[in-house]
Amino acid sequence: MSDPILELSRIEKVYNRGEPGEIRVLRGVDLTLHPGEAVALVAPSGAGKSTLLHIAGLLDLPDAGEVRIGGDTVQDQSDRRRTAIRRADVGFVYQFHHLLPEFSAEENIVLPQLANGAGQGAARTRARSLLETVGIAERAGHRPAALSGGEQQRVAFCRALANAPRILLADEPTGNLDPETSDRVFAALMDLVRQTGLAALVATHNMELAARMDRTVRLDGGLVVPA
Ligand SMILES: Nc1ncnc2c1ncn2[C@@H]1O[C@H](COP(=O)(O)OP(=O)(O)OP(=O)(O)O)[C@@H](O)[C@H]1O
Repeated sequence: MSDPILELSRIEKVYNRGEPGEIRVLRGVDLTLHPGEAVALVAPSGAGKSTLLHIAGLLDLPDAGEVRIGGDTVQDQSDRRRTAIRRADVGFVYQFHHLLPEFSAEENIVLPQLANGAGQGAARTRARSLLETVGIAERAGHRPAALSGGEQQRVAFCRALANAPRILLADEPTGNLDPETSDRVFAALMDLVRQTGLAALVATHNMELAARMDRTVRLDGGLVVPA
């Protein structure tokens, strides 16, 4: 098997440390993701799934433990370097798409590429190609408000993948879609995982979707365990 792309080792996170309301959310999480692998993360509400995804995606720092991306330890790097690694290597998809309303679908996918140093022409070409992959190329010029929920979420996936990240972190990405649309969006995600070697960690309450991924882990009591 190829080398891991994401390794979380003994990750701990405490909120309100030392206060009466101290919450020990993560108590030594170990989780490894390999290229081309989709892993479902299931967790009861409040178990710390968002906390874990934020730490894995370098949006937040653990209180203890180690985060490695492509073999490099990242939590000791400067803020600026962590931001650069996040932009290049990590894509996020949320339950609600968070697309920029005043920009078209294509522009929403172009902008993160410009922020990552790409030129206009290359960024537009890639945006169109991604939109084609998920079957909505003809909607490229529409603003989010003119798109259906499923189309918006497919644009959100394209945006997350704009900079060809090696890791995709998704938090209930199909949670607000009807079953048929959810199925289509999820199928597009799995195609990308299979075709590009993307590693995906997908938090979901949907056990049917979880069963279609390579494995499922459960976050419970501050630890990640096989489901
Ligand atoms: N910034 C914060 N300060 C204090 N407590 C926090 C903070 N963020 C999260 N928490 C608490 O940590 C626990 C885990 O929160 P988190 O959002 O990671 O859970 P979750 O599993 O994503 O929940 P849900 O599925 O309901 O979104 C919760 O008890 C939450 O109230």
